[in-house]
Amino acid sequence: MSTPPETGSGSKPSMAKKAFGKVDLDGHNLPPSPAPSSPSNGRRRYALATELVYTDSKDQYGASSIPIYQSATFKQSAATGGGEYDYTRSGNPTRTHLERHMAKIMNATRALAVGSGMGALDVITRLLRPGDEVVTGDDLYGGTNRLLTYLATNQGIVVHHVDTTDVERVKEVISEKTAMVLLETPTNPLIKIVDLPSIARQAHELNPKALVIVDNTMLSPMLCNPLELGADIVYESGTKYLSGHHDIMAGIIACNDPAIGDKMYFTINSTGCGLSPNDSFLLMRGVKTLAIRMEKQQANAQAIAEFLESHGFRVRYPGLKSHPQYDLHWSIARGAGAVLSFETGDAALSERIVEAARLFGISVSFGCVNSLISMPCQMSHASIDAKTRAERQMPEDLIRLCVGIEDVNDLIDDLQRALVQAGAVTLTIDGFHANNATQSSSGSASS
Ligand SMILES: Cc1ncc(COP(=O)(O)O)c(C=O)c1O
Ligand SMILES: N[C@@H](CCSC[C@H](N)C(=O)O)C(=O)O
Repeated sequence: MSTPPETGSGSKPSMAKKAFGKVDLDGHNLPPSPAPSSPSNGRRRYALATELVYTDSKDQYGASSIPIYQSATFKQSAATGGGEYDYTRSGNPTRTHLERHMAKIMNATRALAVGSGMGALDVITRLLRPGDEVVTGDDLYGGTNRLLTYLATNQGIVVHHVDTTDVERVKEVISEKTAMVLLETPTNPLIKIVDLPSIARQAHELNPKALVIVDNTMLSPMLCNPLELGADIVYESGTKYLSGHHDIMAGIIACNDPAIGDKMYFTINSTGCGLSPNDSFLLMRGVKTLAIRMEKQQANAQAIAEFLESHGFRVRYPGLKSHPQYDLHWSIARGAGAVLSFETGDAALSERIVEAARLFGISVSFGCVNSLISMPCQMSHASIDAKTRAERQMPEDLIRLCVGIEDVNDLIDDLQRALVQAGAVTLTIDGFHANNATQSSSGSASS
């Protein structure tokens, strides 16, 4: 791992240094550090559903919802500064409120809010230096794969893509050059489960300097706390479950090491990727309903997964006992989430199903109140070239469903109608029968 950028002997102590007492690596003022995650003010910790809605921050007027401080600058009382904030790129009260709330929810001492999930990964990977190695999965969100490919091509980072469901294989590629082990679970879109605690433990044993990074977008803090399972940094696309309405782009990063937190804050202030006040407000509002949304989305997803499985489809969903890593998933997560994928045996048939659905909108993304349907190879993962997709055994006929909060019977009816219309199942007097093309060829979600 790299060391922090040098402050440089020639760097001038800024006036703001006096104002805040605490400066970043560039001599600029740091906004106040977020409050520790476990409430340090003596109150007991409530259940997560309660903590999501509860905030104990004291607004000057007692506003029960954090105001949007829609201001780029903040007036100072003296030429030497003195205000808590000076410029929104460096810090903004609405963003700080959100960051403190997310640190509490994610059991971290520090959380940082940026403009997207990919922005979060960009901030994290700027901790890397040329020659560093990253060990990561062979089933990754397409955008993550694209950013890692960019770093490998342009920044001298060596990236190893391995099957992260195989702990022994991960161990084989970890070396003294490994700076990061980057994991997703369940993987997007093949819904493979990764043994986070084992990999984190092995990675730290083999190379104590290696940082274990977890993309928790597919589960959210409602279902999994990677920092408690050995991760050093966790990040999420706030575009998904956290905000829940597909009305903003956002990214959240959380960690417990103050030095790492300061380095990442330095990048955010330097590059200007901090979340805007308006989006911070919307994310704060969205996260309050995470528990209730997730409960309904999961219940719907479970019913839909069972419906599809009963029609003979090969369904990938960790809520199904048939998932080959069912026990592993439930040892690290508190729920199955609301993303599932299934195969039809024929990409053209899959296209017809996707286009016949009405309630399930054809769209990328997930974690939203609306149900979505997509073909990952053509959509969310199209940035992975066809050859690599084939090498990584990503089925071209894969359909991904991202289940929302609608009435489950309406969703099942919609899917059933789409399957019939596309010719995937036949309706007879005895009920629905899957046509041959829909039958699972291998029957195992991890093969
Ligand atoms: C698992 C996962 N991680 C990260 C991202 C990136 O998030 P964003 O779209 O907010 O940049 C996405 C989707 O975009 C995702 O599916
Ligand atoms: N055109 C976008 C695709 C975004 S995919 C969003 C989400 N992570 C998903 O899995 O659906 C791009 O190129 O990034």
